[in-house]
Amino acid sequence: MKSIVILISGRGSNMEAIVNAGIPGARIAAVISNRPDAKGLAFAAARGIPTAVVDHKAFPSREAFDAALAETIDTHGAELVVLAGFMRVLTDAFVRRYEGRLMNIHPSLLPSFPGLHTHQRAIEAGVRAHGATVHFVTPALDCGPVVIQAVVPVLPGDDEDSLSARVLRQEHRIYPQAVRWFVEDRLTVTAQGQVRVRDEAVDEAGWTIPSLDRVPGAGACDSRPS
Ligand SMILES: Nc1nc2c(c(=O)[nH]1)N[C@@H](CN(C=O)c1ccc(C(=O)N[C@@H](CCC(=O)O)C(=O)O)cc1)CN2
Ligand SMILES: NCC(=O)N[C@@H]1O[C@H](COP(=O)([O-])[O-])[C@@H](O)[C@H]1O
Repeated sequence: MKSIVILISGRGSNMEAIVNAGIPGARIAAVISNRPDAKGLAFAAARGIPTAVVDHKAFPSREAFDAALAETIDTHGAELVVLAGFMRVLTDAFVRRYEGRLMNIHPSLLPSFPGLHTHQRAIEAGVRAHGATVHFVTPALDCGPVVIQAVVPVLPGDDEDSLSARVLRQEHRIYPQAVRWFVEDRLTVTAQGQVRVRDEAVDEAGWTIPSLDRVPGAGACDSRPS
């Protein structure tokens, strides 16, 4: 059994997807938010999952916030820390504390569109393919080793809402899979920063995900050093 702590900032739909996936070998030890009004806290509490708020506005610095966040995480003995719509840039010290067992989901095909407002930027850039990326977190924002991606088309007439909804549906499919691979000790990262999945069921049509239907094959994502 691996203990997982999930960090949220808002609705926490990716946290819900991970909880609802009922991943064998995974125990959701806590859900922690940096915002007291995060809707995901109620979902977790209703399922008996311990929750906590570490409000970033209550701390004089990013470093102080991250230290308090780490202290709270460690009370739950996290073996994996999952960022699920968590909207704070983390300090190097925090990332180094959990590196290799700290994951994030980003709403673009990294390394395209790091940062915020990814869907509007994708539309304005005129790309035809967009999607989501699960990656290990590194101090450098949104460029850690990629675990899995999903690709969606950008359709004529798409706006930020329609495109974000299409991407979010894929997020809810790939994040539980990434967590499942971690829990099953099937992930390794090469010296070049590329993720290898032991016994991965993938072919030209994409991933065969046991608990999910097919995820469209994603283009290779340039692996960038962490
Ligand atoms: N050191 C790292 N920290 C974080 C990473 C990472 O890869 N390395 N991933 C992000 C998640 N993220 C995009 O996926 C992201 C989250 C937040 C921001 C950001 O600019 N946040 C602002 C505040 C925004 C707000 O409160 O609404 C900030 O922190 O000042 C950019 C990217 C998680 N952290
Ligand atoms: N940079 C981080 C980021 O933008 N995360 C994004 O926030 C949305 C809400 O997530 P949620 O429904 O799980 O809270 C999701 O699309 C997630 O990819």
